[in-house]
Amino acid sequence: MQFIRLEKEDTVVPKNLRLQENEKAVQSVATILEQVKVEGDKALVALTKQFDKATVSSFLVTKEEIETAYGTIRNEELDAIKQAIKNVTDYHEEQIKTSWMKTRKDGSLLGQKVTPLEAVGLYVPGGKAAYPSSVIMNAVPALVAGVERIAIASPPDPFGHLPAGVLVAANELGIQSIYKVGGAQAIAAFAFGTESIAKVDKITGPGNQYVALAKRAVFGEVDIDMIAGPSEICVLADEGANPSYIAADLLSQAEHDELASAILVTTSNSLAEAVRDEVINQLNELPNSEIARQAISDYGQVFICSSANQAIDVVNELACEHVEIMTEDPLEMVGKIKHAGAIFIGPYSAEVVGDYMAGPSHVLPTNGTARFSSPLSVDDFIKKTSVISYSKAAFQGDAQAIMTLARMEGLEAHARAIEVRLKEGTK
Ligand SMILES: NC(=O)c1ccc[n+]([C@@H]2O[C@H](COP(=O)([O-])OP(=O)(O)OC[C@H]3O[C@@H](n4cnc5c(N)ncnc54)[C@H](O)[C@@H]3O)[C@@H](O)[C@H]2O)c1
Ligand SMILES: N[C@H](CO)Cc1c[nH]c[nH+]1
Ligand SMILES: [Zn+2]
Repeated sequence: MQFIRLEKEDTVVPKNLRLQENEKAVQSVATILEQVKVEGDKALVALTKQFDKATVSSFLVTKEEIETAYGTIRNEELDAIKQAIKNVTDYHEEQIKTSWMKTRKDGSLLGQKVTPLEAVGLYVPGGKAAYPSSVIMNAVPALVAGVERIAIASPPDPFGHLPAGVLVAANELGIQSIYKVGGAQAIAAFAFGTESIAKVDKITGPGNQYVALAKRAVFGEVDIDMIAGPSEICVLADEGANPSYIAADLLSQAEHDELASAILVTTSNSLAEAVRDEVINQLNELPNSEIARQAISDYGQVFICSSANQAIDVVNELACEHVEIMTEDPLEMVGKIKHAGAIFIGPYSAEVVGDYMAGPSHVLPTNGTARFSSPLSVDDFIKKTSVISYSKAAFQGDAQAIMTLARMEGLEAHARAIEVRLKEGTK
């Protein structure tokens, strides 16, 4: 872990993963996208062989595969999936937006029509771990919004299978179009369409740098939710915080990816040292710790600040996906955090609670994009259309001002579209 001591006057230049700096990955993604655009399924077969070491000729998951998944999953796993679906659904139902119409005094009607998107592609990651929870966190907001056609793509294991938990979670949610394809090639298939995977209107969901870069590259061809790349956690803590909780939470995100970042921001030297020691101890006790070890070594950082205000500035500058607050009065800090995907308050709001169970989607902005992006929500799966219905009285009331504005813009045909109706009215 890198220790960074900030003096009173220091301004922060955080070392954080910036996707645009990884030119090699950007190039590789561009090549993959083009290959799928030109060759369709043939490219998907080749790229799945190359990156997932799997021979897959038919990408759609079959009913038999779903049945097999139910045969292998344990009862407590199925129960946990159901419990998460319930909590996440309850939370997202609060976000439902409805169409509205208002009548003005002059008799005109103005409103907004809310329509669910027609077709969405949900990316569920799967290279280094299985992500049944990402099925839930992607699909529930789409279902609550009322999306008609929902498809899932996720990378297969070398035997050409998806994890049982992913298939069961999807089936519990009633999603039938599940494709065994991952990475940038899955994003390309959703964006351009292939013989076996239909083009969608929007792609959502988290993934590694290749997935995040591919989504960014196809934006415009389709909509995307956000840049939800390698996980990030930033813990803001004072000397009273529990170092073993903090170390555990840092490692929980570090284990997602070698490119994940795990950051502590504090004013306390003693806490910083205690957390570092705990991270080392816990890493030594953690099975399969290679990824977390690498992430902590490359992107583990401890900022030791000279004041509480500077600590908050650092947290805001980093604009991390997850911010945990473990200070004496954590609620007081919440208002001061301007940039974060999700904020976790107090010692029992472990970030992992949000990963699986609390209710908000765990699909969150990374790479500093929390400055302008929001968590995945029902809003991502609807669009709004303005509705305008003018009465004759309303039309006559606004006509002169409209013609004036049109002529200010030099747009005579616009002005005449009003004039012709005014003349009609005088006949
Ligand atoms: N921000 C969020 O909301 C959020 C949520 C959950 C997970 N995540 C992140 O999702 C990611 C999951 O990553 P993962 O790797 O386990 O699964 P993944 O499904 O995102 O990526 C696996 C795919 O990456 C592609 N790939 C691997 N190496 C490649 C290479 N050299 N060139 C081109 N493509 C390559 C392969 O096609 C493979 O199928 C992690 O970074 C994790 O932190 C983020
Ligand atoms: N922490 C991840 C978001 O960065 C979500 C997740 C899924 N499973 C476990 N964790
Ligand atoms: Zn996690």
